[in-house]
Amino acid sequence: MSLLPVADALAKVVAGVTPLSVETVALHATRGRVLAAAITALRTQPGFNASAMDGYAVRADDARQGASLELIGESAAGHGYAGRVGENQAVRIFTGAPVPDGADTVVIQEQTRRDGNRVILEATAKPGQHIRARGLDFAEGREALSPGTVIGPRDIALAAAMNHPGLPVHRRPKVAILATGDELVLPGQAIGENQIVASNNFAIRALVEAEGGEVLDLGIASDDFPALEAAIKRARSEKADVLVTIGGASVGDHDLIQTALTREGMQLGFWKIAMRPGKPLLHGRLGPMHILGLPGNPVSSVVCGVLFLVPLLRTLLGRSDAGPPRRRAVFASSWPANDVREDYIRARFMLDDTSDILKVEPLALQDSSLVSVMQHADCLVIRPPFAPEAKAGESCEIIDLRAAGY
Ligand SMILES: Nc1nc2c(c(=O)[nH]1)N[C@H]1C(S)=C(S)[C@@H](COP(=O)(O)OP(=O)(O)OC[C@H]3O[C@@H](n4cnc5c(N)ncnc54)[C@H](O)[C@@H]3O)O[C@H]1N2
Ligand code: MOO
Repeated sequence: MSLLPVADALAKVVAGVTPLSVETVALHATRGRVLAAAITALRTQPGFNASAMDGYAVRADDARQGASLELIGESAAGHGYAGRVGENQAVRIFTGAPVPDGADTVVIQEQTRRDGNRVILEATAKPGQHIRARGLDFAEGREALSPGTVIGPRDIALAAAMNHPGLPVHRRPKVAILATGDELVLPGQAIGENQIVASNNFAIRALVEAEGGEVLDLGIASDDFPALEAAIKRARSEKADVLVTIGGASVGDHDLIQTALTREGMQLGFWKIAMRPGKPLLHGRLGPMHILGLPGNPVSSVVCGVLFLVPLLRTLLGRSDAGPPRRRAVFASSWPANDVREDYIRARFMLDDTSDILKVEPLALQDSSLVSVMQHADCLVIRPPFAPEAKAGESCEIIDLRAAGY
C-alpha cells in the first residue's frame, strides 16, 4: 500500500470540519477561548474630553506665565464641573476628570502657585495640553476584535472598556483519550517486569488542554475487543467530538484498534502516512465523531498530536491559525539525505552569536521510543521526502515547540 503524503493527510483531517456551536461566556472566563464573532465598541472612549493630569483647567488664551486666575470650582473623576470657565478663570481638575466647558488647556499643578482662591501660573502652557480628546481611544461602532482570535488579557481589557459583559465564543471540543496496551500501567501503580508506564496519554491530554479542549479520559484498555469496544461506545455515548486512541495502530497481531473502530461503524479516512515518526497514523469518522488513531511510540504519538490533532482542534474551535508556528532556521551541522517519509527530526536550537539566525542541531538519537529526547528537543526539523543531504548552514523549516508552549 502506498503511503499518503503528510500534506494530503492533514488536508483530509480538516476537510469539511466547521467550528463548533457558539456560546456566550462571561468576560472574566474568556481567556484562551476563541472569539466566534467580530467585537465592536458599544461606546466611545473617552466619552468626554478628559484631563490627563492633576492641575487646573483654563482657557489657552489665559495660560501665560504670571497670569493670576480666579478659582471657580473643581472637576474630579466621576464628578464634572457643571459651569463654564470664563476669561481669567480656572477650575481645579484631576486626572480622568471631564474638562469643563470653556476650558481647552490643562496646566499641571507643579507649574502653578495658590494664593487664596487665585491660581498663579508659573509657566506658559501649550494650547490643548494634557487633554485627551473624546474618542481618542476608540469611537462607538469601531470593530476591535476579529473572529478566530484566541482571547488574551489585553483583548479582555479592550472588550470590557467597550462595554461587553460577555463574549461569543465557540464551544470547547470534547476529546476522548484512550490508551491501549496490556503492557501499560499508570504512574505510581504496581508494575510487572514486562510492563511500562503509560506516558503518551498524559502528553496528549496536556496538548488538548493547552489547545482549549475538554478531556474525557477513557483510561487504558487492554488489547482485546470487548475492552476496546466498551471504550469506543463510551466516547460515543458521552458525545465526544474527537476520539484519540493511542497505540495498537500498526500491523502486529495485537494491534486491534482499526478493527475495533470499524466494527463500531467507523468510516476509515486513511491509515498509514509517509511520515517519520508517525507512519501508522489512522483517521476516520464515526458518525459526528472525528477519530485519530495515534501510533503508540511516544515520539510518534506527540509528533502526530502536534501535526494533526492540534489543527483539528483549532478548526473545531474556529481559530484563524490552524497549526503551531513554523519558521526558518539553518542546520548547524550536516544531516543525511531522506527517504520517502517526511521526517520530523527532534533538534535543539540556538541563536547564532553574530546574526539573528537560528541554528538547529539534530539530537543524536532519533528513535521514536525516546521520551527523554522528545522532552529535550526545542523543535522539529521538517525534512521533505527525498531531501538530499543537508550541509551545515543550509536552510530548513522547523516547528518551534518551545514557542508553541508544548
Ligand atoms: N512490521 C511492522 N512493525 C511496525 C511497523 C510497521 O510498519 N511494520 N510500524 C512501526 C511504527 S512506525 C510504529 S510508530 C509502531 C506503532 O505501533 P502501534 O501504534 O501499534 O503501537 P504499539 O505497538 O501499541 O506501541 C508501540 C510502543 O509504544 C508503547 N506505548 C503504547 N502506548 C503507550 C503509552 N500510552 N505511553 C507510553 N508508551 C506507549 C508500547 O509499549 C510500545 O513500546 O509500530 C512499529 N511496528
Ligand atoms: O514511524 Mo514510527 O511512528 O517509527 O515510530
